[in-house]
Amino acid sequence: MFKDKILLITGGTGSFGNAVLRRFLESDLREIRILSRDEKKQDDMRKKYNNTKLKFHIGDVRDYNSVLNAVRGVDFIFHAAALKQVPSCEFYPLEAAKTNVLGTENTLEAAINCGVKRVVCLSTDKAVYPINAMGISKALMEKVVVAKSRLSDQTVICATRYGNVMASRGSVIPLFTNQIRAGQPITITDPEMTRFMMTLNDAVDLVLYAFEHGSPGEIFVQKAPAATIKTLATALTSLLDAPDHPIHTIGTRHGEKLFEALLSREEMAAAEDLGGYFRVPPDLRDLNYSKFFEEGEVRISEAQDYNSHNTTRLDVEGMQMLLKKLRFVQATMRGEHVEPEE
Ligand SMILES: O=c1ccn([C@@H]2O[C@H](COP(=O)(O)OP(=O)(O)O[C@H]3O[C@H](CO)[C@H](O)[C@H](O)[C@H]3O)[C@@H](O)[C@H]2O)c(=O)[nH]1
Repeated sequence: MFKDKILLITGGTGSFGNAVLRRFLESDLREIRILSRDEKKQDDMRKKYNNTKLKFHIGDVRDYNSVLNAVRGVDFIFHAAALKQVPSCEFYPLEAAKTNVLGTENTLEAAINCGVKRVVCLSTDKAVYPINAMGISKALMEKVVVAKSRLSDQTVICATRYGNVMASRGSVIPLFTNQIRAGQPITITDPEMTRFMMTLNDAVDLVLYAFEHGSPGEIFVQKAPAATIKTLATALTSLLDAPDHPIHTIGTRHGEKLFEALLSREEMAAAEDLGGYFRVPPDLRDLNYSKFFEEGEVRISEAQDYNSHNTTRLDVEGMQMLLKKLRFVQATMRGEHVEPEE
């Protein structure tokens, strides 16, 4: 499937892009292109991988021509470029819209115009029943994906949604680990808050699954276990030999949910269960008003959303087993200092 093909990763200087490179630099892909505006990170990656298959493009998905230049000749795109920090999007919602919504429109428009074969767009659980600007912009991005997927027979456009990536940069696992190391109390927002738990490898597997099996406009979601933040803190303190480490409850942060949903009720009613994944088909109705305003659907009334409160719940032992799979946690347990998953 990849032989002699060119893959473009937009925003590929982040943890997802690096994880894809680790897996595919030695594959039979002809070229992997990275499009980002971060000159410094690109330079670091150039030195780190030292591989001629890797080509760097400076550009921004907000600027159509810079995307177009990177997309010419490309076979496949993983569209990972995004503003994804909840607080910064809260303060700059229009910046989130420019990158996450208009940037996706530009990427897909360029992909269609250049005859790219397949595009997978990366979204997040925060796009389901969104309450913060990051989630709202990603929800609109998904609408752009579905609308755009109808416009070309040549280019298959689909999406994935995933939850928190464990031990990613700036996330709670490295934070708690640093607090334990520094002898500071662990700051828990709400002990009963739950989050889906996925590894970076799971996220890459999900994108590759969508890449291989996706039809236009479909959204793929991985069935994932969840845990409360209290369970996470307890599992981590005991793995790091600090079972009595003090824990402070600090309260919920702005724009934060008690639990996340990976599929809405309506999506769950339409989703196909593939074992490890759910596949959500696009809504293929046209603007047929009777269906929107006069006819309802009983199956939707009977469905339940898929969320981090009603999915499989990890206990402390289960959480520890998952944590021990992470390179970051393994190194921390050996007393080594490593950067978060990248
Ligand atoms: O000091 C803290 C910080 C976080 N948490 C809790 O830990 C969980 C995970 O928090 P993270 O900050 O790791 O993850 P978020 O769910 O808030 O969102 C993260 O993942 C998102 C992607 O979906 C965005 O990238 C976002 O900016 C990033 O922080 C949440 O329940 C949060 O309340 C604490 O208990 N104490």
